[in-house]
Amino acid sequence: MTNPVYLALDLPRVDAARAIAEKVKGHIGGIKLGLEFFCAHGHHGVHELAQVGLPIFLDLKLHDIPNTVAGAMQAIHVLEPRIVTVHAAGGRAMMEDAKAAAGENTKVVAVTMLTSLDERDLARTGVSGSAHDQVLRLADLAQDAGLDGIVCSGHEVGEVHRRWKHGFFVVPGLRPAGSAVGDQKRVVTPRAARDAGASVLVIGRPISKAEDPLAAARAIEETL
Ligand SMILES: O=C(O)c1cc(=O)[nH]c(=O)n1[C@@H]1O[C@H](COP(=O)(O)O)[C@@H](O)[C@H]1O
Repeated sequence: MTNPVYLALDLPRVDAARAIAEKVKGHIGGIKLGLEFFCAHGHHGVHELAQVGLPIFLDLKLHDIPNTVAGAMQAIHVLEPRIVTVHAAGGRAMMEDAKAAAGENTKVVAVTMLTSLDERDLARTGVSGSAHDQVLRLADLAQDAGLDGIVCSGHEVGEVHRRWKHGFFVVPGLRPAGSAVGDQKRVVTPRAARDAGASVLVIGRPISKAEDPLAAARAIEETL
């Protein structure tokens, strides 16, 4: 079985990000590069990290009008990302156009409700109801739009998996037992998320900020 862990490298420097990736590469399945890294280093940074030899997940969380998002998807085509994120809140037409513009081997997944939010935060954005209902609603929209899957927390992935049998489910907000939660609010352990049906486990700081990233990656791998 391929390792489901994608290491989130939310770091400002290419050399530091590459050094950590090289160190742990035998114990992860891919590398996730997000907004911080891409805004700082763009295509050049992605090419550098691709040298590590693992699949690249480009987490850009695109959210704009359909024409603009489709253009952005075309612009990153040459990077051949394995996974790309868009926001489900961008709507059905935006997601359809994003998928149509993506490369054949790129999975396009929709972020539903960020794992850094809880129901009080959701209510403040004007959405009433539970996190669970919000995630299921946006998952249905993403499925209707023809996307490959969604991003959600480990609290919802089990239910989404039951409704969308062949979906591709990315789960961040993961914390090994006892590790610092930080800005995440809806967290579970990597093992719980995998057991509930996650296809990809996104893990950042528990590895990247660990005193010994290799030992941290190994310890997580052993729990899976
Ligand atoms: O799309 C994501 O990957 C994502 C969605 C979400 O709801 N929550 C979330 O934390 N993420 C990303 O997952 C990573 C989590 O990092 P850590 O909290 O350091 O493990 C970050 O790179 C976030 O940008």
